[in-house]
Amino acid sequence: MWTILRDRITTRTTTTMPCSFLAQFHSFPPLRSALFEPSPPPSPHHHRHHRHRHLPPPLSSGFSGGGWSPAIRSFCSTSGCERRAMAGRLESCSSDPSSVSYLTQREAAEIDEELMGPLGFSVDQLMELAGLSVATSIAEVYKASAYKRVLAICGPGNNGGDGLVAARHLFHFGYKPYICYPKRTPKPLYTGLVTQLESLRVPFLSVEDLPPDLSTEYDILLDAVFGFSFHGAARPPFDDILRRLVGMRKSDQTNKKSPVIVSIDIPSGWHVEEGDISGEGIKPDMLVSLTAPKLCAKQFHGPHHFLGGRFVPPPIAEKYNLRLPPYPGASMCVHIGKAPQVDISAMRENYISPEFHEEEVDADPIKQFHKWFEEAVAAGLREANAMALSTAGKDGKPSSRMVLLKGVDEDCFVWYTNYESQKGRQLSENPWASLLFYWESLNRQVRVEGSVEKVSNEESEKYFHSRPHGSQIGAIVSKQSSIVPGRQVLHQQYRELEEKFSNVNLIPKPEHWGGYRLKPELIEFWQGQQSRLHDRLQYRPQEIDGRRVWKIVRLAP
Ligand SMILES: NC(=O)C1=CN([C@@H]2O[C@H](COP(=O)(O)OP(=O)(O)OC[C@H]3O[C@@H](n4cnc5c(N)ncnc54)[C@H](OP(=O)(O)O)[C@@H]3O)[C@@H](O)[C@H]2O)[C@@H](O)CC1
Ligand SMILES: Cc1cc2nc3c(=O)[nH]c(=O)nc-3n(C[C@H](O)[C@H](O)[C@H](O)COP(=O)(O)O)c2cc1C
Ligand SMILES: Cc1ncc(COP(=O)(O)O)c(C=O)c1O
Ligand SMILES: [K+]
Repeated sequence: MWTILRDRITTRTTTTMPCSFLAQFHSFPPLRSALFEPSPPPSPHHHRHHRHRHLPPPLSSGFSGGGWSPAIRSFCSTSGCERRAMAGRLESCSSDPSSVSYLTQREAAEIDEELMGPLGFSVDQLMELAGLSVATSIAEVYKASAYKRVLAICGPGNNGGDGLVAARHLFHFGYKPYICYPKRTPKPLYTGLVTQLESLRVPFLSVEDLPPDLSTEYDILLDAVFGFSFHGAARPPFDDILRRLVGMRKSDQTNKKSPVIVSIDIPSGWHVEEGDISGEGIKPDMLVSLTAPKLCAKQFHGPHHFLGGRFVPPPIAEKYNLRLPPYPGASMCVHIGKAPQVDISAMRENYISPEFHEEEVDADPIKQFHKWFEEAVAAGLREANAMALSTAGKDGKPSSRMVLLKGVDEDCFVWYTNYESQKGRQLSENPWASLLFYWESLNRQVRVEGSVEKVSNEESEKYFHSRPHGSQIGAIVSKQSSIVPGRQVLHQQYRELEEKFSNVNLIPKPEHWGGYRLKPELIEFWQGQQSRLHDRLQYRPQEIDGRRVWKIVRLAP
């Protein structure tokens, strides 16, 4: 079960998700992963609390200070009154629990001090995590294959340090970083970061070395010039660098491909709270806020706002009443803010693959299938055995759904399902089907078409009992494709059966559950190529001297 976070990522000024959110959501994987999180298993009274399910507890809910060291306890012992006073200053402390917190400059600095004081962090640690968050945010949106060359422009403070760390991680992620670090800080932390980058042979460029036109030499400009301690107007040499970044965005309109700008924590030159006061500041494509967004981030309207710095301990979240979205899985970053506008018509990939020739394929398509399947598994594809199954009943109207391939035996493709489902009914009326595999990262597709029959009951029994206990009960509970009045009905039946079978060795397989076997009459192997000139090798069986042999033809893409 999943909980939609949509309600959570709103600002105090109630910036709710746009109506087109769902449409955009479907076409934007990083957002998709960021917006869903598993919710706890259902409780018997779950439905009564459904309103609250969508309201996240503060990160620190339940925090009491118990179990922490005296230093932390004293840090946390701030009175309720003081906390309320702090909360009053905080933009984050909205009565709307579905808001994300924004910090003032002072709060950002205070949190920094507290992390590195009573909470026991060192600046090196926080900088490492901050830089890693920035690098992973970049890698989520701008793939190294298309955005290889990164110029990190690093300022004199910790924001610059974050940039140095991010550049190192980006190097290891397969990017080609360059550094411009004109005002170096002579502290061991920074000299160490420089040495680390030098050991990777990452080039350091002076301001004078920078090419006149940044837009032709780099794919990503990493703005690590100023963070939350910026004040006043930018002084040399950063004033000129920032002007160049602004100018570069303006020349955008001349149709030149320009690099993307990624700002760490604050778009440099922007007022930390007021944002781009003059309207003449840089316009980053991506902002990676650290710890919590600063007030200026409310004015960020670029497509990608990420939050990084997954190190906020409960005492800080509690004290500052921070309301932050949860990070998905083990990720170092989470996409926040509104979904980027996506032009669906412009979405396309150019497939680049080795050529796929008649001479190299196996004469037997089943052997060829095994070869590609093993390569898909070796490439780390998740559920390489997931396939679209298309069927049509006697009305001739096709329908498709995913099922899992469970074996290829005697030249047939096998899957399991409910014989009384929609597909089961259709197959009983019309025993023909097609299967489709798409192995995206390999640019490969396999089509299989043929006649279908049920596998033997013994075979189905054997497979049924190899499945996890829960799936066996699930198969009994689910009258697949029939209408259910609500989820609770399924859970109720599941619990009853769980109880019933608690001391039973073998859960009986329902009569109507079992396998199908498709005997191919056509198998086609497709490999994507540039300019849509794909390879398509199609196998069809032929009778030669009473023998079934496969004939291979190449089809136009
Ligand atoms: N938990 C956290 O909070 C974490 C925070 N982290 C990171 O730390 C960042 C804050 O770092 P920070 O405090 O070192 O400040 P930052 O803005 O990088 O630089 C200040 C330098 O800029 C200078 N300067 C200022 N104004 C200027 C001007 N107009 N023109 C020219 N120079 C100017 C100023 O010089 P000064 O004015 O003092 O002479 C000083 O040398 C934060 O945004 C985040 O990225 C993470 O690493 C870890 C977790
Ligand atoms: C990746 C994936 C694998 C699935 N595998 C199976 C499967 O092996 N058997 C099955 O009955 N349903 C499977 N399903 C669910 C089906 O897609 C479908 O919802 C269900 O079988 C009902 O289809 P029908 O109403 O057309 O019969 C899978 C769904 C997905 C997304
Ligand atoms: C309804 C249903 N049945 C069967 C399966 C196949 O599962 P298993 O691998 O446990 O056989 C799936 C997989 O998603 C499914 O959703
Ligand atoms: K910055």
